[in-house]
Amino acid sequence: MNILDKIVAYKREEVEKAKSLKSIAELEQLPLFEEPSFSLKRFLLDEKKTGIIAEFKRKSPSKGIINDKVKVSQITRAYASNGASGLSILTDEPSFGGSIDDMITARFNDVPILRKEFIIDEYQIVEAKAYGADVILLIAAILTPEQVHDFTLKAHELGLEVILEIHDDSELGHIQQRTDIVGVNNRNLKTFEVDIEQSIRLSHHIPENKIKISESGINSVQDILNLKSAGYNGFLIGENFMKQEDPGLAFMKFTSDLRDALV
Ligand SMILES: O=P(O)(O)OC[C@@H](O)[C@@H](O)c1c[nH]c2ccccc12
Repeated sequence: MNILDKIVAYKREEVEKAKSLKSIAELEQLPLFEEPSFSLKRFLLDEKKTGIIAEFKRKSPSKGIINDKVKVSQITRAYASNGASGLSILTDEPSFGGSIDDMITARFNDVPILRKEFIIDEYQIVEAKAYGADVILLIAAILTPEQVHDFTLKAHELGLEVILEIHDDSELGHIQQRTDIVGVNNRNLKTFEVDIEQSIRLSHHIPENKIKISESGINSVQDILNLKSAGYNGFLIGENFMKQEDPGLAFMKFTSDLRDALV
């Protein structure tokens, strides 16, 4: 079993447990459920923002502990106030050290929040909305095109946007007319191999009318410039900031260098 299979297996158990503790009807009663959403599409296209979706990630299966000393509130505030187009918050606990509480904490920021999770059940989409997300991730590698279709409808019904994550050309068929944003993950979730060229190669095959983001392994301003030339509107970056003692400060320096490079 590869890591993705393992995650999906425990995710099924987690979801069943969550359902038994709180019904969908109860989730729909939570205060954040009624709040309007921020549009990630709009924030990605906003010239005043950086296009960076900055991630809060304590650990990962490929890297182990990245940073377990920092606070979500402090880091997300620094990300948001320095031009992040969005915040990506891991809510998976076993592999990434995240939680739904992290997402609720990040919600005080007025920028779009991506629930970074392995979604395999509609329940998790209702949960995303009820606990403050604006966007969900659907990972093609663990879903059928039919599931992507149904989950996208559900997300839209709740006012959430959808990033469809693909890794290679075998997954292009998962992209649908309703897909808001296509994300190319440069990391193969089964082997952990990272290659930014994956985004460059796939860019020509993604329908022109889609907003495109590149995910994982982005470490430099030059990487962003290359991805922009290939037509990318957004850049999902975690480790490059999180591995620093002060990820907020690292983000600030990075965006200031990016702005200099763009003038
Ligand atoms: O830390 P990085 O290499 O900058 O990557 C961030 C993000 O792309 C990565 O965490 C990610 C992309 N897709 C995922 C799906 C599940 C968990 C994590 C991910």
